[in-house]
Order: sequence, then C-alpha cells, then structure tokens
Amino acid sequence: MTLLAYEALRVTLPAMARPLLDGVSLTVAAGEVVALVGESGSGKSVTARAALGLFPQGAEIGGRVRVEGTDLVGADPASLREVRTNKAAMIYQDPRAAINPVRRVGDFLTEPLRLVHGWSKARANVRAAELLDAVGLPDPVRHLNQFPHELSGGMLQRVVIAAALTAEPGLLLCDEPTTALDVSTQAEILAVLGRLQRERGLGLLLITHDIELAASVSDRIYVMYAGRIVETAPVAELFASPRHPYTAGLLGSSPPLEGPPARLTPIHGAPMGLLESAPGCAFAPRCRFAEPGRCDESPPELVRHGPAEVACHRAAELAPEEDR
Ligand SMILES: Nc1ncnc2c1ncn2[C@@H]1O[C@H](COP(=O)(O)OP(=O)(O)OP(=O)(O)O)[C@@H](O)[C@H]1O
Repeated sequence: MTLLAYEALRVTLPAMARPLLDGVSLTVAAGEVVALVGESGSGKSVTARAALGLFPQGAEIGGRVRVEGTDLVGADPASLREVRTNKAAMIYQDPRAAINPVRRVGDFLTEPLRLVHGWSKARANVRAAELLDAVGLPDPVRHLNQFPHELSGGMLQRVVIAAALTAEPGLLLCDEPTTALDVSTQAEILAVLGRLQRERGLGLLLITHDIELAASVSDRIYVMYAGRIVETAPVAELFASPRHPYTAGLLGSSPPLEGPPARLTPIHGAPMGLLESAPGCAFAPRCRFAEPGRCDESPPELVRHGPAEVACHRAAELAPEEDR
C-alpha cells in the first residue's frame, strides 16, 4: 500500500529565480525504506516537510502530496491535524532541538498522549515506558524521570524516535537522523530505526546527504539536484550502475561505509543556488559529459532506462551495457 505519494510537487517562492522544488514525484509504500539524497540546498528538507503539509511561508504550491490518500496541498486544518497526529511523524537531525530542555523526558512522551489522545496519566506512563524499551533504552522508568541534559545525544535521539511512535503512525520521515551523532552512535540509531521499521511494517523516508549511508539501509533511492529528481532506482542497481553523472559523482565523492578507503573524486563547482536559473540541465555546468547546444538548452525529463528513471539528455549514450 502506498503511504506517501508526491505527484509533480512544485514549490516556488516569489523572490527566487528557480523553484525550490520542481516537479518532484516520489512514493513510499508500507514496509519500504526510501532514501532521498543530494547535496546541501537541493531541496530534501522542503520535500520532507511537505509530507506534514508544512510549506515555506508565501510559497506557491503546485502538484499533490498525499499521505494515505489525503492530499496535503490546500488541505483543511482537520485533515492536516489527522495526518500530523496519527499518520506521519518526523525525526529531525538534532534531538536537543526537538526536546524542551527544562521538562522531563516522561512529559515529552506522555503529553501528546494525554492532551491529544485523552489518555490518563497512568496509562500514558505505561505506554511511554514501553516505547523507551522498544527503542532500546536500558532503564525506561528511570529515563522517564530524567531531564534531557542527563542523556547522551544517541539516547535522546532514541527518545525522539519513541515520541514519533506514540500514535503508531504508518509513515516515518527521518531528516538527517544521524548527522549530529558520532559514527558508532549513528550505526546504533540506524539499527534501531531499521528494526522498528521492519517489526512495524513502517514506510520510512530517509533524508540524507550521504549516499553510502542511504545505500546501506534503503530499498530504493531518489537523487535530487537543484529541486528536481535526477535519478531513481532500487539501491543495488543504483549503486552498481549509476546512470546519471550526478549520482556517479556522489558515489565517487563519498567515503565507503565499509571496506578499504577508496580514492575520492570531488564533484567540481557548486550547486545552483535559488537566485540562479538555467534553461537546460541544472547540473550541466558541473558535468563532464555536458554537450553544448543540447544539455544547456532544455531541462531533461525523467525517462526509464533499465531499472532506473534518469533525467539526463545523454543517459542513453552513457548507459551501461545491460540497458542496451
Ligand atoms: N522557508 C524558506 N524560505 C526561503 N528559502 C527556503 C525556505 N526553506 C528552504 N529554503 C531554501 O530552499 C533550498 C532547499 O532547502 P532544503 O533545506 O530543502 O535543502 P536540503 O537539501 O535539505 O539541504 P540541507 O542538507 O543543507 O538541509 C535552500 O536553498 C534553502 O535555503
């Protein structure tokens, strides 16, 4: 069952030269882990927030974002509330920014259950302890009485994950959930998310700039550049044969998570800012395969090539042997 579906989502701010998001289509099904990757500023967080009906103030929105069938573009407040309280939850990069530092962990977990769902204090406390146990915290009852500063960043991110699960949503949106953590804690948090996702059959959208990390946990990957999806494919295929030069560039510039260190090749140049626009492919100025008179004239559409969809004018010529 499809839990989340973006259909040609376009987000435009009046003062900008190009849209923040331009025709983004993406799906996440129940039981599926989908990653959205790209460099800083490509539009990943704007995409993730749209799944809660959160759009930049003053933005003009086109297309649709459906969560379990409810379109959040132009949705009424009751539909938005229903999605945000019961159907989808977001986990952000920095757990300390998500939790009130002067309230106890238990209050953070039980208040939504009591105030939004009308549970008694005793019932909410039992549920909160169960959730802390589910995210692998060693002493749930003690942690409920602690203040955020008494817990490590990794423990706090587990609390945030527990809070996201209070209403048992089907969809989890994770925006760089491990970026603020050290490497070994990152691995633990990813393992917790993976276990919960499998046990509960959740649909999970993982936002990350790290394509190696995305590949290690996802079923499918979408690669975003300057507000557009430039490639999407199942992980194994995308990793073995990246078909868009930008995807190949990301893979070539990311240190591998496992195995011996590889020689890294940075992608030259900088991503296109919001105050710049180009009639052709936004990646063309940085692309070693760009052909003048072709790549700089019109934006390429996403077209199927083998197991992938690729937005590159030269995708057919650059395709791996198995596509031909
Ligand atoms: N509310 C807003 N008003 C104006 N510009 C915005 C707003 N939200 C995002 N942007 C701009 O939209 C672009 C995409 O931002 P977004 O945060 O989605 O990028 P990102 O891919 O998540 O990057 P990062 O990994 O750095 O978070 C950026 O140029 C950002 O400055």
